[in-house]
Order: sequence, then structure tokens, then C-alpha cells
Amino acid sequence: MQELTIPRPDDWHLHLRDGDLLATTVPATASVFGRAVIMPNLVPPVTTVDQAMAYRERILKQVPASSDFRPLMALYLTQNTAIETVVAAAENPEVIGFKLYPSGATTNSDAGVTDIEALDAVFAKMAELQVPLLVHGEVTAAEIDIFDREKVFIDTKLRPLMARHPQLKLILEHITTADAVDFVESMGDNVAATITPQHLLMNRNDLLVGGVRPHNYCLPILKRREHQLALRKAAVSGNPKFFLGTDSAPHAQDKKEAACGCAGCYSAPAALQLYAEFFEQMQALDKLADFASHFGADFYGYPRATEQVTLQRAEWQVPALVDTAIGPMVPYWASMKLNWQLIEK
Ligand SMILES: NC(=O)N[C@@H](CC(=O)O)C(=O)O
Ligand SMILES: [Zn+2]
Ligand SMILES: [Zn+2]
Repeated sequence: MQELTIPRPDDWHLHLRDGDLLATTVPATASVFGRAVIMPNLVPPVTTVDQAMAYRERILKQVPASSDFRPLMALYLTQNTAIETVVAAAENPEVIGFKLYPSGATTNSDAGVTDIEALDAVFAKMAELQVPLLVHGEVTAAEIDIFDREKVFIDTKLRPLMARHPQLKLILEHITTADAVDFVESMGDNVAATITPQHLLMNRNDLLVGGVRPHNYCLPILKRREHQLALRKAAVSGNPKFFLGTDSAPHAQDKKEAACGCAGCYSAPAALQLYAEFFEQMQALDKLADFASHFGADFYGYPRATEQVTLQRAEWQVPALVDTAIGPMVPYWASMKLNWQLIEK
């Protein structure tokens, strides 16, 4: 196969950041993807519908004229999120749902949730109004090993949450383990998951063997190979519960290449090409359209894309650096080759 045309994909998990960086991050995604779920972990976090609409306007200013890109805004769930905010979110078509960050779990999660059970009335309202809950699924307790944090979260927090609220529409974000695959498969049609390119293409050896590779460091951290294989199998299984979410999460080069480096892979400059690389490795390019363009829209209840994008099988090198207003940034897969490139039609 030399050319592959698929419906315009959507990115169901994306960090654009704010301010001057939007001039880089918005075009990078909007030139390829039709819609994206915009993560709210700004400083301060995006906790209200008004804040989300103001942030959305700042994003729209950077969308290239040739693009119909639609940002779908996620609100940051805190311990103080009010029922009225759930109602307001349900009434606003540009708000897609709420993002649950366990406090301290990841970048800019200090304002996150410390006591999930205490928010049961909020979850009940979300379930009633079918407002999606998007979850960073890791516990943060110091005694829990970083490689076990997703599994322990599923066992001690998510399964009980779903038992209390069986109708809750829940997306387990950026899954990294066989345990997460099992959890999603064991639940009803109201539970789904996003999978990033780095968790499909890499395992923890790619982070640690031969030296620490800060640009492969993200959260949840890359796991052992057997977990990677479980994710790879799920992504090509044709099960509509698993779909594309890049978790592209830019940090400046000096913040990544540091004694205490930030977590997050800036994959947007090569996102679709990276997924194509993976689907080709699996001899499953015929499944890319479902994973990238159909299943997420179906799950969230948006129309499927009518436009198309075309990939061509031709070697392409990911840039070594991307210049941005906050300094140079090293994209995920920097300087390495990929077998597929995007072409204008
Ligand atoms: N994935 C990451 O490693 N980082 C994300 C936060 C997140 O999605 O957990 C970020 O905002 O930098
Ligand atoms: Zn996360
Ligand atoms: Zn993220």
C-alpha cells in the first residue's frame, strides 16, 4: 500500500497549553485533526464553563484559516466542583466533560481530587446527565510503586466508582497496562479508553536502557513489554472502546532535559504518522480509520468526519527541534524516521 486515505481523525486527549505557545501547538494539531479534547491542566486550572469558553477563544484565534478545527473543552474537576457546574457543562455543547486528576498524579495536578468518594453527588449528576468523566488513572500514595499506580487505581478507585455509578460515561485516559485493557473490556459500552502513540510504540526499556531518555518520559510511565503488547493488541482489535488520544504534552527542552525533568511527550508534530507506523507494524493499516477517526466520535456521540486526510508511504524524518515562543522543544520521536508522511490533496 502506497497511499492511505482516512476520514479526518480526532485527538481525544490533547494539551495545547496557553499564551504564546498556542501559536505553535494549535496549528500543529489543527492542520491534521478535526476535533480535539483540550485538557484543562493550566495554571490556574480551567474549572468553570466561563474559563473554558475564554480559553477556547484563545485557541480559536490560532486556528489556521484553512481549518475547521473544533476544540472540545474539558473542565478540571476539583474537590469543590459544584453540581451547578455539572449542569452548566451539560448545557454547553463546546464542553465535553470533566477531567479527574488525582491530586499530585501528573503535570499541574495540585488542584486535583484528594477524595474521590466525597464527590459522589457530582458523579451521580454526571451519570444522570451523561456528562463524560475523563480520568487520569493513577494513585499517588508514596508507598505505591510508580509502575503499579494505574493497576492500584483501577482496583481501589475505578471499579468501586463504577459499582456505585454504573451508568457513568467514563474514559480511562492514556492507558498503559494489561490491567487497564481488562478493566475497559469488562465494563459496559459506557466505558472506553484512549491510547497514546508512545505507549503503543515503546516500553520502559525505551526510557531506561542505555541511558535515561527524558523525551520518552511521560505519565503514566511506560510499562514493561508485556503491557505494551496488551495495548497493541487492544488498539488493533476492532473493539470500539479503544481509540486515539495522543496526550501530546509539550514542555520546553530545558524543562525536559533537566535534573528533575517534566513528564510529557510532545507528539503533535508527528501524531498521525506515529500511529500509522504502529498500525503498519501490526499489519493492520485497515484498522487505522476506525481507531483514529470513527470510534472516538461514536463513543462521545459526535458525527463522524466527512473530510479526509491522506498518508503516503514515504520515509519522513521528525524534526529535531521545534522553535516556540518559550524556547526550543524536542518533539517525541525527534530526528527519527517514520514510514508514512501526510500529503496535501
Ligand atoms: N502525560 C504527561 O506526562 N503529562 C501531561 C499530563 C497528563 O496527561 O497526565 C502534561 O500535562 O504534561
Ligand atoms: Zn494524564
Ligand atoms: Zn494528558
